Amino acid sequence: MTSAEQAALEIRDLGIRFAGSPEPAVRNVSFTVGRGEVLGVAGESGSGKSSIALAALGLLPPDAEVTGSIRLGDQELVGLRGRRLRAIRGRRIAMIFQESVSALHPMRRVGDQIVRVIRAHLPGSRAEAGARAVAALHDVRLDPDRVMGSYPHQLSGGMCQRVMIAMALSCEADVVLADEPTTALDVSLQKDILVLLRELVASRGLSAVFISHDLGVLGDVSDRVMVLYRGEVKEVGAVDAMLSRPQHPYSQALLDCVPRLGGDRLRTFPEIAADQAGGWTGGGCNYAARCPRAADDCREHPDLRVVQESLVRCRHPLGEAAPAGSAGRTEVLR
Ligand SMILES: Nc1ncnc2c1ncn2[C@@H]1O[C@H](COP(=O)(O)OP(=O)(O)OP(=O)(O)O)[C@@H](O)[C@H]1O
Repeated sequence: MTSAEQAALEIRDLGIRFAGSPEPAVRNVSFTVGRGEVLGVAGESGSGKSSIALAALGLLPPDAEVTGSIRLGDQELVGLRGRRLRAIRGRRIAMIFQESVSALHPMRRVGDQIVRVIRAHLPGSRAEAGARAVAALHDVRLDPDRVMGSYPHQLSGGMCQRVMIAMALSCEADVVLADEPTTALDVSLQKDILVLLRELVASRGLSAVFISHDLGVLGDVSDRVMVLYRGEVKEVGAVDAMLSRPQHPYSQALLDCVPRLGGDRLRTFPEIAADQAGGWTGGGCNYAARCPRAADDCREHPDLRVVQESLVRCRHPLGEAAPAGSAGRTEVLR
């Protein structure tokens, strides 16, 4: 059985447009996440990563226009509102945000906060919810005797992030969305948290979407990686192929920004003013203005296609010969 047949989360042709915005934040995004699988979603700031997660949770502003389909098992989430949405959010689909300390209530003991979440979603007594909270803290390798009665400010950032994971998973969700879950932590703690999350996903047969601007971070913990640029999927592939043989020039540029052991980042992402980056005309590749391999035919919008092991939206992927007379960044689409 393929992962698509087992998909717990299935997104088809997702489009998101914020009110008053000239271009969609997300367009035609499709992917599935199978049970026990981690999909990493990479892209620089503004590429639409968080918007996809918020759409799945029904947390976009009400005037944002959402088209396409987000299915959790048999349940369609697009258009779901009110009580039916709340029954799913937190219960079947859980979210771990970046700012764990601020996401916790500063004036309530941690144990009380976990118990409240459990009681909001699951039947049972307060004592049963308490026992479930203790088990959830054990699962994230925290000492419940110490943590249950503590206030968030008495815990370190890494412990707060583990509390958030315990809380998110305490209601036995099928799908977990983690948006830059380690960005606020020291580098040394980041890997521990991600490895823990990865283990919990595998041992519980969950489906997970990990969001990060850092392809290196995702490479350590994902099965597959999807690269987004300005709301559009540029490449999807198995993690090994993405890291060692990226096909889209933008995937390569993201990889070049990954810090290497014992060295600095190879380079930072080239800053290009929005007006230079080529407005979305609906016509050509929206990365062409930044792309070193851009050629005349990039004026036509590329479809996703299979190149070697990955699905790539590019007319001149790195695994194929460079186009004759590439214009380099700015000449195309101007
Ligand atoms: N509530 C909103 N109203 C209007 N525009 C928004 C809103 N939220 C996001 N956007 C716009 O949608 C686009 C995608 O934003 P999004 O936050 O999804 O990107 P991201 O890749 O998650 O970025 P970051 O890594 O900075 O969180 C951006 O152009 C952003 O400005």
